[in-house]
Amino acid sequence: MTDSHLAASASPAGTASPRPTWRDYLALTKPKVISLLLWTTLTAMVMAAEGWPGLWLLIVVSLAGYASAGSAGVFNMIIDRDIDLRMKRTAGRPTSSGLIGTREAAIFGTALQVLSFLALWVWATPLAAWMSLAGFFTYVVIYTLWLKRTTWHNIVLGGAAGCFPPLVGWAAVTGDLPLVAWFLFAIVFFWTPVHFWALALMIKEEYREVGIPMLPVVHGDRLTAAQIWLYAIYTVVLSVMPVFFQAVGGLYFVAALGLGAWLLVLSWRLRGHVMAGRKIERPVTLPLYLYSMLYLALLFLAGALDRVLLA
Ligand code: HEM
Ligand SMILES: CC(C)=CCC/C(C)=C/CC/C(C)=C/COP(=O)(O)OP(=O)(O)O
Repeated sequence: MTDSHLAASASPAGTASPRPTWRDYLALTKPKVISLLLWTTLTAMVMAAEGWPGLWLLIVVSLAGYASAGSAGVFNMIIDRDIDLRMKRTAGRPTSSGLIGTREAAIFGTALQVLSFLALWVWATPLAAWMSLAGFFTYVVIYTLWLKRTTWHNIVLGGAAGCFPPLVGWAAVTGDLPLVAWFLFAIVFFWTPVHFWALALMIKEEYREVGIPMLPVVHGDRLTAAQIWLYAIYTVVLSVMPVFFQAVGGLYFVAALGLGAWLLVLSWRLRGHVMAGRKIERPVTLPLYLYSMLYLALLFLAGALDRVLLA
């Protein structure tokens, strides 16, 4: 579908097209998703610094991190504007409705990415700038352009994009990436399928209609629930590993076990529900989807608190 088609569907014939406001540009950056991405960045900074990383660095990394992930969201919405238009959840996006043209969105996204890269390079560290660019590349090229429309492995492999923000935060503080930073990467990597497939089970019909091969569309609810359970186990096991490398202490250990136990309970409950041959119902999937986000936020908070206390 061309831009003019998209624009035509946004405004009735004969009426002037509405002009986008700053809110529409903000919507292109997926602010709610970024809030959690940034949380993993900022808590990773505290972990790396084993304390307060400094106000200036926090401000730079927050703004640049937002701009980089926001830029990734902009390009995702440009590339996916055809399918987004056909799904209820995403139909109102400014690139799909034609409110913001592809050219304007691309200029906006490019400016955000360039500014973010330069800011991280100059005021944080070059490694942080490269990690941020790697996250952008993984999300836009590997996930959105390549895997999303071609394989159900899209989430596992493309999900690596969301693992870069903690690396950005860590590298911004120390300029290197020790093993513990890679544990944070791995935790988000194995967490992502739990987070996304719980949601995908609820909205799989939309994905089916637009031909996106998400796991529940391709292999059904049973395999999806089994995979969620498996990835929840991986996540919890990985989450406690940093303790054995003495990167974090007792406070984190207790939090990881407690938070992880509930992740396992909700995943097991969902698995049992589906294996019993019952239809997917929101009361079993929604709590897992919502809790997945609380889980990650609190786990990273526990890591930060622990390393400050340990120092
Ligand atoms: C390939 C990886 C991922 C995919 C495909 C994915 C997909 C999604 C989708 C489709 C939604 C629903 C958004 C909406 O309702 O418009 C969502 C929500 C959300 N995701 Fe993810 N996600 C991924 C990774 C992540 C990561 C790494 C984070 C943060 C660390 C994250 C944080 C969030 C948050 C905070 C929401 C709630 C947004 C809201 O309430 O509108 N996601 N995710
Ligand atoms: C460091 C850095 C720049 C990292 C980028 C990380 C990043 C932007 C992760 C985004 C994860 C996400 C929102 C996936 C949903 O895409 P989707 O296309 O499946 O969802 P949609 O249908 O809502 O568009």
